[in-house]
Amino acid sequence: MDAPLLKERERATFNVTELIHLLNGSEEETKRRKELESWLYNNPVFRQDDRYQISREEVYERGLQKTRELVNLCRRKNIKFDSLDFARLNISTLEELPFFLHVIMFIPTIRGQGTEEQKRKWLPLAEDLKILGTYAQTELGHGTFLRGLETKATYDVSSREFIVNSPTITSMKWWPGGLGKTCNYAVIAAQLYTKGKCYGIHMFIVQLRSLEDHKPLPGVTIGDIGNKYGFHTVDNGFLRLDNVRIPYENMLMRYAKACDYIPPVNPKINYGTMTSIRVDLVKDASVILAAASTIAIRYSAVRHQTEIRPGEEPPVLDYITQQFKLFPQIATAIAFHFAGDYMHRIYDKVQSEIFDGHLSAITELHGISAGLKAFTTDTSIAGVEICRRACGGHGYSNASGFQRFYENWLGSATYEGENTVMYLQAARYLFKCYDNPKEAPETMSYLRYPQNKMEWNVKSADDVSNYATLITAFEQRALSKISSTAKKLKNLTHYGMNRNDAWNAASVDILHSIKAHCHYFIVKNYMQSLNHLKMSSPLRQVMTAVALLYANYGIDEHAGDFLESGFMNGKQINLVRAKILQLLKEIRVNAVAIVDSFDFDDRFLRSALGAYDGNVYNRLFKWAKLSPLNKTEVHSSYKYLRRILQSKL
Ligand SMILES: CCCCCCCC/C=C\CCCCCCCCCCCCCC(=O)SCCNC(=O)CCNC(=O)[C@H](O)C(C)(C)COP(=O)(O)OP(=O)(O)OC[C@H]1O[C@@H](n2cnc3c(N)ncnc32)[C@H](O)[C@@H]1OP(=O)(O)O
Ligand SMILES: Cc1cc2nc3c(=O)[nH]c(=O)nc-3n(C[C@H](O)[C@H](O)[C@H](O)COP(=O)(O)OP(=O)(O)OC[C@H]3O[C@@H](n4cnc5c(N)ncnc54)[C@H](O)[C@@H]3O)c2cc1C
Repeated sequence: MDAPLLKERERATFNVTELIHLLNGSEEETKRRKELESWLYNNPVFRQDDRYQISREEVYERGLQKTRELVNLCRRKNIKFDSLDFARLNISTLEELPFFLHVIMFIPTIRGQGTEEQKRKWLPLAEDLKILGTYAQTELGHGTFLRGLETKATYDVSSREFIVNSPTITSMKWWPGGLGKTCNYAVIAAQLYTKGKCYGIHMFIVQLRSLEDHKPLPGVTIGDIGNKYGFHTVDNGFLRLDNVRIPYENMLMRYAKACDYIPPVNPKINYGTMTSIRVDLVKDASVILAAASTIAIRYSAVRHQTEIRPGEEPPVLDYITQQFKLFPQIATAIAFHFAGDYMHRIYDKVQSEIFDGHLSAITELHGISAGLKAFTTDTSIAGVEICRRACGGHGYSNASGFQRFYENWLGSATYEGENTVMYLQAARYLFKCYDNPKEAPETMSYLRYPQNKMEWNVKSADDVSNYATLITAFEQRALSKISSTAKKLKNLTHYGMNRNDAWNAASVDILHSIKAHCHYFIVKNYMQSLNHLKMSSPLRQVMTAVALLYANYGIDEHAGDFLESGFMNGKQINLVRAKILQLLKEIRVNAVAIVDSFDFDDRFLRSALGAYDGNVYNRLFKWAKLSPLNKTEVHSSYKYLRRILQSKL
């Protein structure tokens, strides 16, 4: 163990194991997670060391090799795809595997939208991996605007079949994960036409490749869309369907029927699978940010640079600016952890309501999941980049471990609903509740009795240590943004603009409003979660400091908003800033111990900068020696160099 990290750990004021169990849910959950991880990490198939030295084709092939190994493991250990154990294993593989859309979207869509008969037919095939499917919704011409999708499924009464067609270049399916080379089936989102009339988007199960030799079936043109920023293991694909016939029974009909069309009670029930992934992404954002801050904090405790006082080269973690960059990332990771827990609870509740036939709650679930998906992925993407830059030059090396997960995570701002679009969706629900406060759910309870308070009850640094006081600040900021935007919308429509144009004209303010609301929700949920959890008093002291930092940092970051509302004044902002400095000092002593409590295995982080032992420089040198350019003392391309050097061009 490198001395600097040992020293850091010795001065921690709380028990790391207690926080590990708290974040995992219990001691048993921690044990189980570690057991699952060890099965993967002790298996050489899941190696990552040459990840950046092999071609795209090899990366894809490795992805399938890992898939086979993972499936094998699940069979041996009797782990089901819809279990928490599988979700943990999936994360621990460190890479998205080519079949992951099958597990997270294809099977859930059949489960959620199939009739009992359809589930009996398709689920055993899909769960036993006799067929492999993906979720093919997005087209080359449209991803966001689902009503604009062009793929058609036309019912042919005489043969009792649907004829599925994507006649134009823009109607090609484009992006679905695993579609290019891996999957032989897909659920296809298509416009349903029956008896000459269009009834909008519905889901159809379509076979794409032969089950014998994996060749595309007649009428199917299919392939990989080419190299991308990340997700190199995944064959995101294109698909063109030319008069492909599928049986009537292949339309997923739990909520709607074709032929004599019966519509679903709520047409958005067809969008349920997307909502479930948006819910998951909130927790994923926490994991990503926790991993990034682990690397950056450990490295910053080992890295010494320049001087604060002459003759003493301190660890860069002693620089207040470094703390100001990194400690809010720790705080945010924990805030999103609790937000993720909340999202899973509300998702399970709404699912059981849907099961009992009550579909009204999906509107609230859509609103909150769309907003938090956007807020947490946006924030965590920015946070990872802050952590990377906080590692200076070495943060730019692949040895840092950042690139591998950052390149994939960047996509989260776009997939499963582009973030601006998701914010605007969440805002539709927010402004509806503002107009009809009685409809406002618990998460928007402040809209039920909107009270524009005159001034913030803060006179000293102690006042900004009070949870209720801080929550009120975020509530008032949100309320102020929402009410002024609502006024703007009203004015625009009053002076003759139609509602849609007014919405577009006010959309920048709308965006600020929904972000302020999401921020309020995260702060409140964080503090309430801490209040409900049992913990020792040393741990509570640390967790409180981190939560207070999250809230005070948020106020400082958006000081303009808080001042603009008139609720806060400049003196109070200065108290907030003073409090932040005090909290940074308080957290400094425990920073390494807190990231240790995120409990990432070195084999998961794969970072020369962030390994538990802090042996940064030896690991960096080992990494450099593995560079393919170092296989020989003189590289074979010297033939060109020699000619340049000898002026024999
Ligand atoms: C070193 C460290 C190492 C660390 C390593 C870490 C490793 C691992 C760690 C963590 C794990 C990370 C792993 C990441 C895993 C990633 C998995 C990701 C998988 C990616 C898969 C991506 C798949 C896809 O992208 S599928 C395609 C998704 N597409 C979309 O989302 C399309 C977006 N568009 C829409 O959803 C809609 O069309 C709309 C929302 C834009 C709506 O449009 P609209 O309003 O114009 O039209 P509508 O008529 O449709 O709407 C009317 C009405 O309905 C409401 N509505 C809309 N949607 C819904 C809904 N879902 N539910 C309920 N209601 C809905 C809408 O708001 C309208 O309401 P009104 O009341 O206002 O009328
Ligand atoms: C890695 C990755 C994996 C994916 N996997 C799948 C998959 O498995 N299956 C699948 O079906 N799809 C998949 N997709 C597609 C993805 O879901 C879409 O790209 C996403 O929904 C965004 O849609 P778009 O590309 O049409 O963006 P666009 O909507 O074209 O966005 C372009 C710009 O227009 C803006 N914009 C669009 N509409 C509005 C509006 N109403 N108001 C204001 N601004 C607006 C956006 O904010 C954005 O700035 C994947 C994408 C990626 C990157």
